[in-house]
Amino acid sequence: MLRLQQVTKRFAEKRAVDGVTAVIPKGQLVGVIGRSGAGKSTLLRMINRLETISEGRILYDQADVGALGGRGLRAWRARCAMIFQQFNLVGRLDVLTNVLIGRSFNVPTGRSLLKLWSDADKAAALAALDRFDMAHLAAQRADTLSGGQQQRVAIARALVQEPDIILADEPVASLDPRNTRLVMDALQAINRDLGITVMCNLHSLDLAREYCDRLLGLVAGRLVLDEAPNALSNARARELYGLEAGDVVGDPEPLPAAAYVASTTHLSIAASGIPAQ
Ligand SMILES: Nc1ncnc2c1ncn2[C@@H]1O[C@H](COP(=O)(O)OP(=O)(O)OP(=O)(O)O)[C@@H](O)[C@H]1O
Repeated sequence: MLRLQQVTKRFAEKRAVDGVTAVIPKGQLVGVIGRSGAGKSTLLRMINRLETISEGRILYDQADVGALGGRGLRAWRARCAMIFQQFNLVGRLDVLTNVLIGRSFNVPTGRSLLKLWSDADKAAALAALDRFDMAHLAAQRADTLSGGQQQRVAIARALVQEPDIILADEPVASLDPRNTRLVMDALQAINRDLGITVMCNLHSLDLAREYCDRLLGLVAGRLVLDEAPNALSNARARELYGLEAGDVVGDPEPLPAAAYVASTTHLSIAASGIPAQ
């Protein structure tokens, strides 16, 4: 179980994540939603410790994630795999080697640097690719694949870490609709079939509603919503997304008055060249 207790991230004076508290049981598929700059990436990056935690605590079972260092932190990053919008594959390497890089967390550094992968490592990597019908691409250079295929290779790489949790930071933001579905299906399949907890930052509310068990909504770093997808009304979503609501909520109802005021403030600040958040 992952526990976030008053988790806060400060960048100078700015609180990018502000006092977030949530308990995430094993096996949930959690969507983190909110407009651009709301703090979604920063929250995920703190869980993986790509960012330090300014205040509050993140606990996984009994371990204090914020206190981990050295080998303990490395082990945590293996259990808590991360997937990025831009896939982060090594383009000039073949697909199988890219997946094997995920094994680096589980083998001694020297062996992984020398690329001395065991037969068992290779079998695990091929099995992970096969799960997404991509074993036949194992020998191909990663940069010759489509974006959707590259993202599924990245998911296979995360899988061979044998993680408890996968943190996916806008995993479909660069993909066309067909590949978006393939990648979301892949994340849902590993969540359902393997019981891996998935936390996924999503800009599309439709996708979040369709795929997730639970939605966490952030506004200016604060957790303002924690509910089941079917409980989230379009009006509430508009409040969450402000100006961006037209991009994420289908029907054309006007913004509620409060969101309109927030939106025009945002606009005038934007016009002045001062960042709105
Ligand atoms: N390294 C950093 N230094 C300073 N400010 C940062 C840093 N990283 C993020 N921020 C700021 O923290 C806030 C939250 O950023 P974050 O990337 O977490 O938001 P987000 O919801 O993921 O946005 P997006 O959907 O655009 O990726 C933003 O105002 C951003 O500018």
